[in-house]
Amino acid sequence: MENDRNERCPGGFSSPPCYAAEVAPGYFDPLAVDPEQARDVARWRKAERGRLRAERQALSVADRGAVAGSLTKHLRSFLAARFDGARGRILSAYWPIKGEPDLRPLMAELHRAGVAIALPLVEVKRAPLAFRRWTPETRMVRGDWNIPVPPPDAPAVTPDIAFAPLVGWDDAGYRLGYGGGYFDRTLASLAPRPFTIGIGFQAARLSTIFPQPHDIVLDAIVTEAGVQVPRSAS
Ligand SMILES: Nc1nc2c(c(=O)[nH]1)N(C=O)[C@@H](CNc1ccc(C(=O)N[C@@H](CCC(=O)O)C(=O)O)cc1)CN2
Ligand SMILES: Nc1ncnc2c1ncn2[C@@H]1O[C@H](COP(=O)(O)OP(=O)(O)OP(=O)(O)O)[C@@H](O)[C@H]1O
Repeated sequence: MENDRNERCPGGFSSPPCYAAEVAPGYFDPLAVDPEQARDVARWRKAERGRLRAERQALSVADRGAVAGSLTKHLRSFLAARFDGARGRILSAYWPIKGEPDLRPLMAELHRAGVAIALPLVEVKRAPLAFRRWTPETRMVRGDWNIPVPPPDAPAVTPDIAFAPLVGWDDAGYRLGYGGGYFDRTLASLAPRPFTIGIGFQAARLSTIFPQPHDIVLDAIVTEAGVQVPRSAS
């Protein structure tokens, strides 16, 4: 059992998050969360995602541009202070969709400074994300959910540092994404885990996302207001 689990989840876990999606819907684990409560949280998250995405979409292009500009400054100095600029490291960024802050100029700048930039891809549904190298010359193709991704011949890599775009976030360092569970699955499958930086709007702060057993705390969260390091990570 333990070997089997470690094969599926190379990092090894005190709890088995990689099994979460394989558990039969009718199964009840008395040590896990109350299924009724889990359903309530899922319903609440769905509503909050809708609200936060609509709010973000309603921002003007100028406001969104100003947020991206501030984020870029905070990220540049955070990477300089914490990772000596990240030169020679693999940093996974994201290709902006649905009103996410556009950090593509920063991606190009970091690339020129010798940081290896990668992008995440859904290559297998409900599985961990894959990552492939990106340069300003990369000809993007359409991936899952129509997200532009590097082509299949771009080298697959494992990031040292990962930007995780946020739909919502809380002070404990938890992330709300689009509801696919992709980042949690990915972080659960990587050992060591990349240093993961949540990136989003200050206004997307929630008092809590009601963390569930599969939710993984980010190492830092950066918004236009600055860098916040979760209490437990500082
Ligand atoms: N720009 C960007 N790229 C990214 C991410 C991101 O958040 N932003 N991702 C970060 O992870 C990954 C893609 N995430 C995805 C998350 C959800 C679904 C999806 O199909 N959502 C369903 C609802 C799922 C459910 O509720 O079960 C849908 O909306 O129909 C697809 C991709 C990789 N690339
Ligand atoms: N480590 C994991 N193993 C299996 N399933 C998982 C894991 N992590 C999350 N999931 C599944 O993904 C579903 C969605 O999770 P969650 O609400 O946290 O998504 P999200 O973080 O907002 O999405 P995304 O990262 O794709 O933007 C959960 O109901 C859970 O069943």
